[in-house]
Amino acid sequence: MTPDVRPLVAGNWKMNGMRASLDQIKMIAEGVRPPLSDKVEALICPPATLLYVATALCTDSPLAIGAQDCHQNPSGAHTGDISAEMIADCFGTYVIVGHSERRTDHAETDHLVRAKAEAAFVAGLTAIICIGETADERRTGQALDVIKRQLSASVPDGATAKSTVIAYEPIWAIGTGVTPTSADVEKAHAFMRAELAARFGDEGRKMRLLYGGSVKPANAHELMGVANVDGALIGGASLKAADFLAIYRAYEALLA
Ligand SMILES: O=C(CO)COP(=O)(O)O
Repeated sequence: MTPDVRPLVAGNWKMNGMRASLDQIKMIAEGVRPPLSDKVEALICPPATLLYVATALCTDSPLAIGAQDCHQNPSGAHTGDISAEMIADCFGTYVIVGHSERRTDHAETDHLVRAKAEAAFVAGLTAIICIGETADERRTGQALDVIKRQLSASVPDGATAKSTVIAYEPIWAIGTGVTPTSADVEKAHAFMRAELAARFGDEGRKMRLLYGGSVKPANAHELMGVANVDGALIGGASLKAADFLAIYRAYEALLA
């Protein structure tokens, strides 16, 4: 955790979720409430097909809804893409950019990720910019170099603590059930904090740094308790309301 920073527990549903899954969003919306929601923010990023209905389900809940990607342009001939403005028009408030699965599946570069984050800012969205090293990069001792390069090239110069969240997701920990040790997470997050503070000053010191990769109810308390970890980006365990809420509620003990 970082003093005076409101943590964010975010779910990334990836390419999962039919209309029937809206029940899970309803349950999460009901479970996210004061006093915890005053201290810890909760967010679900369903597939774009469910975005508009999902936000309609959350009008009476502090649960935020976001998207998983946006195009770098505001509109135009880009078949299959959605713009940041369209997300905002559906009452989404966040967008994930640069997830490793998009970097791999769609050959997204740091340069493109930065342009997408800039498009998110223009639309008034908060961008969750994802970074993280591969297993090979880690094995060969390059993890911090990769983090440094991705932070410097993917995060726009105009980033602020309000407009930007960084998600550190070591690729080898995504969907594998394997997580780094707390000491490794602490080291990576301390490094990111120093890099961001050097570049953005106070904004960088307050920017939320999420950890992502095999977060589940059983390890949430330990991982969320690490210094400079200001929340989680959760894949698989965010699909079930009970698991997502159990992770969210790990903060009850951490903030007590
Ligand atoms: O990629 C992730 C979130 O963006 C993490 O996925 P898992 O929680 O399923 O490992």
